Amino acid sequence: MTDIRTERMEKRLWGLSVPDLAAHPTVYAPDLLKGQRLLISGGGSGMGRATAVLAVRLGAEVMICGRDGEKLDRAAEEIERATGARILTRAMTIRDPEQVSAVMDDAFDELGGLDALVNSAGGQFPIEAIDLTPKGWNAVVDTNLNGTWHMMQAAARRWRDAGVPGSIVNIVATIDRGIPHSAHTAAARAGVVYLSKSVAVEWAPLGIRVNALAPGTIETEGLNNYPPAMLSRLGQGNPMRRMGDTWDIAEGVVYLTASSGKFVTGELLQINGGMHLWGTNWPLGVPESFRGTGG
Ligand SMILES: CCCCCCCCC/C=C/C(=O)SCCNC(=O)CCNC(=O)[C@H](O)C(C)(C)COP(=O)(O)OP(=O)(O)OC[C@H]1O[C@@H](n2cnc3c(N)ncnc32)[C@H](O)[C@@H]1OP(=O)(O)O
Ligand SMILES: NC(=O)C1=CN([C@@H]2O[C@H](COP(=O)(O)OP(=O)(O)OC[C@H]3O[C@@H](n4cnc5c(N)ncnc54)[C@H](OP(=O)(O)O)[C@@H]3O)[C@@H](O)[C@H]2O)C=CC1
Repeated sequence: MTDIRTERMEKRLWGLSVPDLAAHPTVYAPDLLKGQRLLISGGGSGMGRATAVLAVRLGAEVMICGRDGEKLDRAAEEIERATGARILTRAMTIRDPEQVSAVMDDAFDELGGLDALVNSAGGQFPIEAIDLTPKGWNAVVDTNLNGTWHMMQAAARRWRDAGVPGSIVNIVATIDRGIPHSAHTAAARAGVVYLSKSVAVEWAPLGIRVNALAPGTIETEGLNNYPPAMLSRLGQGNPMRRMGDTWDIAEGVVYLTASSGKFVTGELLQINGGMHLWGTNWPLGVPESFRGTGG
């Protein structure tokens, strides 16, 4: 690890800043998303914010939502300063269907319609499954499964009622071999993946595409929710033995929402350095029984 990387880690500064994102090279043509309107949950930080920056750079109009209004406004200001584009913000929780309905009405009204919904809001805490309380379990399932579903259905109903097509991308996690020390989120994300596949079929006649994207370990501010002791292991949990960045995810989201994805629905795009094949983060540390086994 380089000294700069170590220093940033010690300061708990993770991932690409908005100016980094605004200057990052992209494989996409500048006007790819011209005229497209996107709502991005969890857009105040991490992968959601990176997607917002890429989308505005490609000509889209964007609204971001999340619980912390100040964080959203800060992201919007930084994005305007770095790209010149103004984006809309809404503070809300995806766990409350009424707040979801309100943000969706605002997005359709203020953006003049919606072309894509990106669900990047979510999270969990590391815990041994045996210690989970009903409240902790419910909080994670309510956020990641129920909250994502409220957003999906609210968008789809409006697209159906208006007789227009739409696209949904749900950011989940790498679940193929389970997520030890995060069983609650593995269960919720697996739910979102199969929910997405189910409605991809039901909603295809409505012109609505639904895909999921599984990030591996990605360098974002979200990592600050984890104990410092585990952070040095991050990046070792996949065969490429490094973390990904938020641009990897933002470009994946755009692939799925733009015309490049027009024949893709019900898919799970894995952007994880091969983590679905090998590797585990063990966020609470490698248990004694598994030490030295290479997992
Ligand atoms: C992809 C995975 C890779 C796992 C491997 C990880 C490698 C790093 C990869 C990074 C992955 C990321 O997702 S990075 C992004 C991470 N970002 C986040 O997680 C931020 C969002 N998360 C959250 O807001 C919270 O974790 C979440 C529980 C979902 C919502 O919290 P709230 O406070 O709103 O929830 P409430 O309904 O009030 O319930 C709180 C209850 O949850 C439980 N609880 C909350 N925090 C707890 C904790 N640290 N330890 C025990 N229990 C806890 C307690 O029972 C709390 O009750 P009381 O005891 O009564 O209070
Ligand atoms: N970084 C990683 O390595 C991985 C991340 N993931 C998942 O990818 C997604 C994006 O994560 P990442 O960008 O890294 O982390 P961040 O913590 O930066 O992003 C998560 C966003 O979700 C928002 N959010 C959380 N709960 C709610 C809620 N109830 N209602 C509305 N917004 C909410 C947060 O904003 P606010 O606090 O303002 O509400 C935050 O902006 C998350 O679901 C995360 O769990 C999955 C695998 C690995």
